[in-house]
Amino acid sequence: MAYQFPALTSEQKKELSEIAQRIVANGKGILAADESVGTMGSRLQRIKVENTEENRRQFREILFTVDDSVSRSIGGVILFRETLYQKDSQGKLFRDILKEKGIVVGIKLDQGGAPLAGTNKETTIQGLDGLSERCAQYKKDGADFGKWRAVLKIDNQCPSHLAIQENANTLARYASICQKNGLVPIVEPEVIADGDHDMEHCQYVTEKVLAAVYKALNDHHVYLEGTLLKPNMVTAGHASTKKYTPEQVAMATVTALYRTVPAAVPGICFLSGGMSEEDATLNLNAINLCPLPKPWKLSFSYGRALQASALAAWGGKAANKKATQEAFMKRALANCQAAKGQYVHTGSSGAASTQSLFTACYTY
Ligand SMILES: O=P(O)(O)OC[C@@]1(O)O[C@H](CO)[C@@H](O)[C@@H]1O
Repeated sequence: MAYQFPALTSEQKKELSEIAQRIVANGKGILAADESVGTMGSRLQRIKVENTEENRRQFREILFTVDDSVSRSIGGVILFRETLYQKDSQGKLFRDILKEKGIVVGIKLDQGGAPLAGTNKETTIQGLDGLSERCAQYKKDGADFGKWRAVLKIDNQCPSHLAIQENANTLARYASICQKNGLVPIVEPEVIADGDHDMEHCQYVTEKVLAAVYKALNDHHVYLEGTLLKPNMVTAGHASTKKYTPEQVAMATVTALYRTVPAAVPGICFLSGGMSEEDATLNLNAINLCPLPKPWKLSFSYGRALQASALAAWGGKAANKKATQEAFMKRALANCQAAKGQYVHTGSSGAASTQSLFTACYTY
């Protein structure tokens, strides 16, 4: 079919692909600091800190004012709306602090799940109404990429054909709206780890989901060079008794990606999905060492697996700033090494880094 109605100009495409490439250059990845107020509440509850706007601000100030060398490991930070407009204690906007470090600012754009009638408690994601206007405003306010998380689960009759198609289509609508407004869309179809299924079943489902997502992105004329994918790694369900090595996880994950994700996509930044910090790093390292063709950058976009040790070190006390920043830097560096297949586990990780961070039915 003739290319009659081009969606983007060549300047728009150039800008989008440059942003996407910058985020994942040289082993860099993404800090997903976009927990909604509710999700941040459960993180703070774990360390017995009250979920107030000021406490959320204080923790994020500590992360974002870390030494400038963090920009060698972190190429982008995803923010929640509240955080995009927050300032440090000197009155400087967080987004300006990040930009001055050379870090690309992103914004969470989805607005949570809604039930899909007639399914086994499956969901779609809301937030398309008014999305173009919000994207335009966020672009003016300094954001250069967006994030939209769709959740699919493995269960009796799940994910259903309807849930796969609906979430793929919604992700594609979101992605095309982002690109029109100059934001690189992070496309996140997460197959959550709830369940006792084995790794092979997760691989089968992940392939089905990703194949549907890339069909929908193509249908919606999304410019793949100006996108990033944020998928789950292929693992067994959290309740499975079967255990797999990082090399096995890596082989299943890269196989699923190789079968479904076009080489035009510049980067794949995994979510951590409740893995411990150390497992998330070891799996990413094995993925980068996997002896299969890997035409994309394979990196990270971790929330829990970049912040758990830092949160534990902070404990809500300003006096712990240094220890908090050290804990965060340690994970950022480890994941940057893993994104290049150069991570060597020293065996000196703190207790928080080996703890499972799994939360059942992780919605927000
Ligand atoms: O799985 P992780 O690495 O902790 O977080 C992945 C993620 O998409 O899920 C969270 C909840 O929406 C977000 O804060 C984050 O961006």
